[in-house]
Amino acid sequence: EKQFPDGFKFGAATAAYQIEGGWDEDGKGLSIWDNFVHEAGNIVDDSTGDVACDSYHKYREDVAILKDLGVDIYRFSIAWSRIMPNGTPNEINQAGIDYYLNLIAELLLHDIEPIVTLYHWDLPQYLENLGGWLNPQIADYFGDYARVVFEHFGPYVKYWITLNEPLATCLSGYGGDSLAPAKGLVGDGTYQCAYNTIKAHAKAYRIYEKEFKQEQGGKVASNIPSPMFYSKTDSIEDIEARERAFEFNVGLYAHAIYRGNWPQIVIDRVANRSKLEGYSFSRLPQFTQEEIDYINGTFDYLTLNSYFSTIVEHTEEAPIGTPSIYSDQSTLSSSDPSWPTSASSWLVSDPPGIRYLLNYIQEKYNPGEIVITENGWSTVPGILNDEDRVTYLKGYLSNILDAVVEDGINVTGYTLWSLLDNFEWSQGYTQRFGIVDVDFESPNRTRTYKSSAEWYKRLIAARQIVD
Ligand SMILES: CCCCCCCCCCCCC/C=C/[C@@H](O)[C@@H](N)CO[C@@H]1O[C@H](CO)[C@@H](O)[C@H](O)[C@H]1O
Repeated sequence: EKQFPDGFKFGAATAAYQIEGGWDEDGKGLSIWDNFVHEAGNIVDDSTGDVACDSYHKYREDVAILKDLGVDIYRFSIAWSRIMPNGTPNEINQAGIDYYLNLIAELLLHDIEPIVTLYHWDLPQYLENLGGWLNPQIADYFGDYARVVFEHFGPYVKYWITLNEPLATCLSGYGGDSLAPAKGLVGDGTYQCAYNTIKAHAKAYRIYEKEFKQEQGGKVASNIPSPMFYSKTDSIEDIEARERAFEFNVGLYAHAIYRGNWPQIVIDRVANRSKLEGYSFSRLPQFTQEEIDYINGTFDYLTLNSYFSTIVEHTEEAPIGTPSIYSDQSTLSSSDPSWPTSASSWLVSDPPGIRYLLNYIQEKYNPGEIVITENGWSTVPGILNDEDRVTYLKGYLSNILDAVVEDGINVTGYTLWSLLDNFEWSQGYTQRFGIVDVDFESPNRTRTYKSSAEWYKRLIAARQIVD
C-alpha cells in the first residue's frame, strides 16, 4: 500500500465565526456577520453564530478531540474584532488575545501545530462602515491588524494564511448578496474588492517579511479556492472558456501574487466590455508597476481549498447591458450527472479532479509547497453513520496521495473541512460538514464522533488509505 510521506501533515480546519460563539463576550467588537445574522431573512433557518459550537468556552474539548484523532495540524482563524474591537490598533482587547494564546498553548501542549488564518470573512463592522473591502485604505487597516497578530502569536505559529477565499468575499459578499455584507455590486464591486484584497494580502506579507520573518521563521500565503475545471468538449471555444472560467475565478486572486498583475484575458475582456458599456475606464482597477512589483512573489507556499469539479462551456457573448462579471466571463458551468451530490447544491464528488487540479496549479504557479486547507463533504443534520463522507474523503485523499507519490507534487499537508459541524454561513445549520457531530439543541453543544471521524483517525494512524 502507498504511504503518505513522513513529513505529510494531517489535520482539520475550522473558522472563528463558524465555531466560536461568544459573539459579544469579554470586549469583542461586532463583525459584519454578527449584524448580518441578526437581520431576518439572511440565513435560511434564521439561525446565528451567537453560540455556534461554543468553542470560545469549549476549546480545550476541541483540542482533546484533535489529539485523539492524532492530527499533526489544526487550522483555525482569528476573529479580528475579538482582538481589535473596531478593527483599528487604537484598542487591543487583552481578553481576545488571551483566548488565542490559550488555544495555541493547548495545541502545542498536545504537539499539534497551529495553522492560522488572519481573516475568514468576519470583518469588524466599523471597517465595513468605512467601505469594507471596497475602501482603498483597507490594506493599511489589514496591515496594522496583521502586525498585532504577528507580534502576539508569531513566536508560536509557523504557517499563516492571510485571507480565506477572497473569491467568496468579493463575488458573494460585494458582487453578490449571499454572504455578508451582501452588497450586490456585480459589475464593479467584485473587481474593486479583488484589487483591495490582493493589496491587503501583499501588505501583510511584506510586513511579516520585513519585521518578523527573520526572527520567527514562518511562512505566509493567501488562500485560493478552486474546483477542477474541465472543458465540456475539445473544441477551441470550450477550451478557451475553461481558461476564462479559471482566470475570472481563480486567476483574479492568484495571478498577481504568483505571476504578476491580473490575468491578461481578464484585463482585455473587462476593458473591452467597459468601453462598450460607456465607461471611460476599465471596471477592473489597474495596478501600477510599483504595485505589481510589490505584490508579485508575496507567497512562501500556496493554500488550496478544493471541494468539487465543474464542466465549463463557451456561451454566446451577452448583449451589452447591465455590467456583470458573469457577462465579462461568458461561460456556462454544469455538473456530470454521474457525480454524487451532497447536501450543498454546489458540492459534487469527483475524486480524480483534485489530482488534475493539483498538477494544473503546480504547473501554473509553481508555488514550491502546497497545503490543502479545505476539502470535505456535507450531509443533512443528524447523520452519524456518514458513509458518503467516508467515500468522498477516501476518493479525494487517495488522489492527493497519487499526486504526491506518482506526480511529485509537493503537497505537505491536508486540513479536512471540518472538525465540527458548524454554522454554514447563509445555510445556517442545515448543512453539516463536520466529522464530529455537534448537538446544537443542547446547551452543552455535545460533540459525538461520526463514522468519518473514526475512519480519519485510522487513516492518520496508518498513514495510508484505509477501508
Ligand atoms: C470556488 C468556486 C469557483 C467558481 C467556479 C464556477 C463554478 C460554478 C459553481 C458555483 C459554486 C459556488 C459555490 C462555492 C462555494 C464554495 O467554494 C464555498 N462555500 C467554500 O467556502 C468554504 O467552504 C466551507 C463549506 O462551504 C465553508 O464553510 C468555509 O468557511 C469556506 O471557507
